[in-house]
Amino acid sequence: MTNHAQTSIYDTLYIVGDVDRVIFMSQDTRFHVLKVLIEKTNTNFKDEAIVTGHFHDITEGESYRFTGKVTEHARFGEQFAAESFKKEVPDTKEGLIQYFSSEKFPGIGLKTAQKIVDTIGTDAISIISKDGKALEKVSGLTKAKRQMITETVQESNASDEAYLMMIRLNIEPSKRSKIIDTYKGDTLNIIQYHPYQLVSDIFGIGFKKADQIAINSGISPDDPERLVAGVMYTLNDEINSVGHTYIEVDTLKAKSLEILNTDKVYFSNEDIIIALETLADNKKIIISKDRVTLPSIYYAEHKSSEKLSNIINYKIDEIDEAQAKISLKKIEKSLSIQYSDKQSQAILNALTEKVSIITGGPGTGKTTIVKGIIALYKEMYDYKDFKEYEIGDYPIKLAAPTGRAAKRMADTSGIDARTIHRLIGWGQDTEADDILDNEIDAELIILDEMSMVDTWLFHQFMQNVMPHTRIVFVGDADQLPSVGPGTVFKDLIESSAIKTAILDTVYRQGEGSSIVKLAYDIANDENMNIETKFKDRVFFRANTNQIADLVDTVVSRAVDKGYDMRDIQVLAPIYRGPAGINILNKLLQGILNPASESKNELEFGDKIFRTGDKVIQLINRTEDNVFNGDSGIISSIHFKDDNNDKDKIVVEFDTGHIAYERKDLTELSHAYCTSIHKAQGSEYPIVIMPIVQSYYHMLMKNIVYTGITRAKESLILCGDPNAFYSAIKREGVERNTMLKEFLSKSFNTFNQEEKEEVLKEDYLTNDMINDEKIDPMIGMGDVSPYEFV
Ligand SMILES: Nc1ncnc2c1ncn2[C@@H]1O[C@H](COP(=O)(O)OP(=O)(O)OP(=O)(O)O)[C@@H](O)[C@H]1O
Repeated sequence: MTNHAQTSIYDTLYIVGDVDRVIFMSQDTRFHVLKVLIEKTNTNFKDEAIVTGHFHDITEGESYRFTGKVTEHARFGEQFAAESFKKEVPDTKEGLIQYFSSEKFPGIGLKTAQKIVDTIGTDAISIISKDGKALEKVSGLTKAKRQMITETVQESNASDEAYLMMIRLNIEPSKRSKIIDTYKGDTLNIIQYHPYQLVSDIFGIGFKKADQIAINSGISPDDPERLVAGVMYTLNDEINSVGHTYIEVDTLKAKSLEILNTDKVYFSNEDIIIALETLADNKKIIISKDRVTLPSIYYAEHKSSEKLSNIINYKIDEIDEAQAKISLKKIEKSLSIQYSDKQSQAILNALTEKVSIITGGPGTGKTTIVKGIIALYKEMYDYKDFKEYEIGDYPIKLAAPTGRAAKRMADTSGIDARTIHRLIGWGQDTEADDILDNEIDAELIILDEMSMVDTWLFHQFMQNVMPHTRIVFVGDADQLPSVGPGTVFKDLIESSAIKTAILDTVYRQGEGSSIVKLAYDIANDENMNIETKFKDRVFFRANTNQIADLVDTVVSRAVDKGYDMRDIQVLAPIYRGPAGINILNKLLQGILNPASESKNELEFGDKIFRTGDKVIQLINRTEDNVFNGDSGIISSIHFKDDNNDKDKIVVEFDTGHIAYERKDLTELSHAYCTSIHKAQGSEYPIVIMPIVQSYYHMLMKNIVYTGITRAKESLILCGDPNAFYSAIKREGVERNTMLKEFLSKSFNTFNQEEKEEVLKEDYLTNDMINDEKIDPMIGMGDVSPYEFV
């Protein structure tokens, strides 16, 4: 170790200088190795030094002040290990003028920069960062420019400090930019004093992580903010991870205490009651009898049921049913089909009822019925051909919760179909308020894949339906419930308030599909031997450790036969372990999109994204019309250079191209193998689905049912037949919901007084829904959903 003659050990060592070159940078941890040309230092380094450390934003050619210590590297010799760094702000008149006229301050030229420095002086940066009004003295600066300069200076100061604090508090590098983007100038304050706020604001930070940050920040475990955050986290978790729309007070108490109490702190039931009262007083939760929920959910369930009941009761001209039956006969002839009685009834319901439901498993004729409904409307109301209408003018609107399902609907019906989000007008630059004013101009709306619609989406949809419009909800009630909270489709059926056609005859069987038969047998709890071989399905025995090899063999063979990555989908229910989604994705990437010189690669965490990769969006990105579960292909990867200020991945989805910066990459994952939840609403020619005992927590009937019904041509099951048999006997957790109750009340007993009682909370508004809504990942068993990204 060098003897630093000029400095005592009590002095802080520093180096001020220009970064000549970034020798190394880890994108993930932002660990840098820099060559710095020294201007000033109290170390023994002379003209230059190698400086190492974690820095969030270093630009070659710019000047920084690094503080830290001198270390000896076994191979590279003496280096300066920086513990903190700060951009060296210019303090000469010329330097400052150059700084203010740089592109950091768009619209500020040399003249204005000079005026700023002349007026405020060479301490301009420190003065502006402390005094938000300092620029008012500078003549000729518009309010907007004053604001822009002040914000830029203050943010840049604050984010340097905040970034350092996040390193000290052990906050993962991938979360740091998101946190700074969210809190801007307030970041330091939040992470140091209110870390529990991160739990509700930052995707990927859970209560445990906030606890760690709080411990590092010296916040006591009995801090009231921790208690309240723990209760709120538990409630949110039950709603977003389990899918309940309310939780019983006693259950919430017990579950909150499980995460709050440690060997260092003890909270009692009474403490939880106090927290609940505080939260209710602050209008963060609603307590109704022995139930607790979020105001947004309560409001969404109540309002949607009320609107639905209004629509059902709104009188429109009745259809001539006898005439409709005659027309339907004509349609059968022209389509060369004979609808069964149930199918015909389902079609007629779409005309005779304001709202009706069609539910049935695969191959029961839902698509065929939708075609019949469209044809009958055309016939009865003399609609012209779809092609003769302007876009969006056709009186029948079709929609589904995912882009894929909507595309399938459009392909099979021959008329336009969209995602429900698009139907209700949610797109780029849409504000929440606009959506709720955006009525859907339609005589009939048909929504498919209804089992995927959650409480929030259902509310938003219902608010936009016009009173005269008829609605047909179509789906398969045996599939997994929605990813978001609620069991909307099941509740609508079970409320008995809506005429429902339950289809139970499979027609596709005639074409020799044993996959559909299997789905049916599972839904109806029939006995079966899953190892019986069929032309279109097979079960290979394998233990957990053999799954990867088996998948490798099957996929390689499919590729040899000419199938490509879009045709083959591996589905698994869990992310970790030797037969988990993560490992299978790595393996499949190697087979289906191997590395090559012509493909760019970008490393992010433990993933390598490569040009040509099949990827999946993990949360809703409504503004770009890309939703949780949509998959696409990486069309290009761009690196930070003269033309790009940031690394970027561009993904081609069915709906268009979307660019992801590094900070957005937590939203993206590989999609060679996806969870069964995420595959809902999509179908694939070949589905490969391992089922092994190590999936124990996720071995459930509706998961297996949903997985196998994604296969259109071939289904390859592999694993342990006993794991399969136990899965199809196990029902998923029943979700607590209020919709059914509200619905039956709306229809039968609700009087005005009761309605007012239910909605006595006058702060319940539509805006709240958008404020509170967070993107959920449901049913992931023992693993926290946040750990997947
Ligand atoms: N009444 C019927 N008579 C003869 N064939 C029928 C009848 N109804 C449906 N089919 C045929 O059965 C097959 C499955 O029907 P369809 O695609 O409409 O079912 P689905 O419920 O939409 O299935 P999935 O949900 O799997 O797409 C189709 O080939 C269709 O032509």
